[in-house]
Amino acid sequence: MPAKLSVNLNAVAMLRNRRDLPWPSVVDMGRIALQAGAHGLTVHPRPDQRHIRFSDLADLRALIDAEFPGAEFNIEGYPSEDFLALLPEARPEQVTLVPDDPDQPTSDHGWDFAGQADLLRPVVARLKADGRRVSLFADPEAGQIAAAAATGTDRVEFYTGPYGGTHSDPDAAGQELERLRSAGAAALQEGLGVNAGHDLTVANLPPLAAALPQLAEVSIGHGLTADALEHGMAETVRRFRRACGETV
Ligand SMILES: CC(=O)[C@@H](O)[C@H](O)COP(=O)(O)O
Ligand SMILES: NCC(=O)COP(=O)(O)O
Repeated sequence: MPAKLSVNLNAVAMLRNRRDLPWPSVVDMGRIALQAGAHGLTVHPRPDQRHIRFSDLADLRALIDAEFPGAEFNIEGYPSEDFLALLPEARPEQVTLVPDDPDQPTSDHGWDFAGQADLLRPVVARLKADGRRVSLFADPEAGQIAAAAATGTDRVEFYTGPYGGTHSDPDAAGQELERLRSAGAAALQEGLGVNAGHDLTVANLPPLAAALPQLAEVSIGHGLTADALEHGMAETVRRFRRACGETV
């Protein structure tokens, strides 16, 4: 089963926020992505709202409910009370928790599952009680997976930034894929679902899918938005779906 594609709209929002103007529209780009067959939409409303604004959440929820009832909304963030307070109205199908500091330039590491278990366990239980599927951002380290499972999470999302950074170094790419393969096997043993994201592209997706045959979902924004500037959003979504293994 090919991995499902969730289009991250952070970069679209970053472009919109350059001016006090309503375009490019996050909702319109999300609509085009879903019309082109994306499985869902992902956003990361950071505390400083540098790209996704808190007001975008209700607009995107309304889009999915009104026009794409089978699509999924995935909201990423650090589990602060301010972040958690956004979720009841946004009603995401999935919440992806990341260990980001507020002023971090981007997400660049996974959780310390053993060291942060006391923080993660109750918030995972709270989100699942609210009907959310929970995914925890994880470095692809097989040794961390048992501790990740002990939090009660449904899935882990493997941070693929280091893999994405090997775009010009085949040997390093092979090493990163081996890390991912080993971590994926550990996740399978623990009964954890596997997502992946960060710096994924049409070029690096097929080897990743081969290394992680159980890959359930990829969330992609930066590389997909860059390609959309060249190919348009609809054609770009189709290209990424094909790279995930879908027949499009
Ligand atoms: C968790 C992750 O790797 C990305 O989904 C994250 O949303 C990237 O954040 P920026 O778009 O702010 O770099
Ligand atoms: N979780 C990864 C994501 O949503 C988008 O990451 P990127 O493709 O913008 O690097």
